[in-house]
Amino acid sequence: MTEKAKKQIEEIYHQVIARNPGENEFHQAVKEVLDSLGPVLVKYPHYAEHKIIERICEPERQIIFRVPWEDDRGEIHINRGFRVEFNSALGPYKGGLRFHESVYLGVIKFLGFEQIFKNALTGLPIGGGKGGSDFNPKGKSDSEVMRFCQSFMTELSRHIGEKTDVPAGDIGVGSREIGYLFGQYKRMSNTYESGVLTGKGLAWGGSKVRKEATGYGAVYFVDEMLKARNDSFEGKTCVVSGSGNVAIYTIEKIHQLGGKVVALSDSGGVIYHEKGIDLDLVKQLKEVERRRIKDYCNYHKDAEYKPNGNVWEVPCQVAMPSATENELDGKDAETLVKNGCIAVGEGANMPTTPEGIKVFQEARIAYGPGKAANAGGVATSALEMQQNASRDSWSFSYTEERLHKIMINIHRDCLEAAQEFGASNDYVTGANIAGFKKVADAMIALGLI
Ligand SMILES: NC(=O)C1=CN([C@@H]2O[C@H](COP(=O)(O)OP(=O)(O)OC[C@H]3O[C@@H](n4cnc5c(N)ncnc54)[C@H](OP(=O)(O)O)[C@@H]3O)[C@@H](O)[C@H]2O)C=CC1
Ligand SMILES: O=C(O)CCC(=O)C(=O)O
Repeated sequence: MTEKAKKQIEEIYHQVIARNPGENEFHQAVKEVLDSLGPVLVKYPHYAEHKIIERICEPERQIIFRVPWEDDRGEIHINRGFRVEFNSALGPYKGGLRFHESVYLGVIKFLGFEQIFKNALTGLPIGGGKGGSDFNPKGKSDSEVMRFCQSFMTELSRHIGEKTDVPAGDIGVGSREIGYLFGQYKRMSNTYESGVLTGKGLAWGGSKVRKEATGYGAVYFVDEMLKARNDSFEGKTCVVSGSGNVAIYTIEKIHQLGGKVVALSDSGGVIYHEKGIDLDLVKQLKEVERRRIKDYCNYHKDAEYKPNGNVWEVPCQVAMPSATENELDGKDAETLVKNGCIAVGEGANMPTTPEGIKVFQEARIAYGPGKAANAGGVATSALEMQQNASRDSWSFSYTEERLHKIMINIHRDCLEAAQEFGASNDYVTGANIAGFKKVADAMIALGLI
């Protein structure tokens, strides 16, 4: 990289920090992308002339709103709602909604920023956005969750539409929440606009495979990384963090491909089950009964529960972080590498800290960053939009085949972009550059908007 490009990138990063104070997760996500882009500015100086990076780092629109709702005892609560419409150069804003107590603007902006490049990598016509609230659905009754969702959508409905902005799920937002949100949108708009939300139930406009897509896609991505090294999942011992939507379907696909998952977690602790995780039980506990993962041991006496345990201390060959951001730090990465881990695929968004990424890169293990590895979820959302637009419903096998091909293509595009810029087998550089170039070229073509 030239000194000039280095200076340009540093200046942009300092501006981002100054303009977005206190938004640490957003700064982290921006830095990771900018660190890859120096050589791109050298080879393609017109991106700097058009101030593409500066424009990409500034959301097109940020919406923050009050969400008042009443609990079952009649007490009133006030939460904060967010929707950051980051970039629509490639299509309508697309990205999930997160309901979790840790949500604030910096979290939504990091997620929305990642979504721009991830969505570009899918090759489908979707822009990037993200939203959510500091509402915590855990422990709330269905009626409370419904009232919250109705209040949230009452405001959000002014800003979304199948051609404008299409939200979906993320942490704390699954098919129950999408149902309540869709119901309120339908009621307010007096239209059955199926394409306004994705992750819908199969009986009312949802797509087969969307529920499974993020986890399945992440495993397909790791499978491609392993194949590139003449290896496979067959016989591999694996560890998956979390026990939500992404974790469950990551485990399912690993088991289908011949691997064995021996540990998973939730925010309370870690389950270790040497003979392999019983996924039917996890689905029953988490998807149906909404219970804590420690209850797994009530049914399997040979499994072990470690309260506040660290899932990355369990020896494995493949690790798939599938819970939340910054859940795997430098020390965890060192532990994984020391214990023989050869591949890491991120189902979660930005789960590995910059120090952790450095450890994986220096050890030259196969490391698939979230914006590439977990893109199968949003890609299948785009397939759901296609089905809604054509009033169609595809079979499970056809939809899964489409997902699989998309993940193979993303893997190839990352490798090719990395190769073009002299960073062979570096999926971080490859994903950042391949995603960036697609968006940047579209932004230039659309003029200064
Ligand atoms: N759903 C999707 O399609 C996609 C999701 N992602 C990303 O995947 C990750 C998981 O999402 P998803 O499975 O949908 O969410 P879920 O709400 O279904 O599950 C989240 C899981 O992660 C755990 N978790 C969440 N926050 C924390 C925390 N702060 N500390 C420890 N554990 C935590 C939860 O445990 P507990 O229940 O105890 O809180 C739960 O087991 C997120 O990073 C999300 O952004 C990425 C692409 C698409
Ligand atoms: O399916 C979607 O639109 C959202 C998926 C998502 O939130 C993500 O990729 O992080």
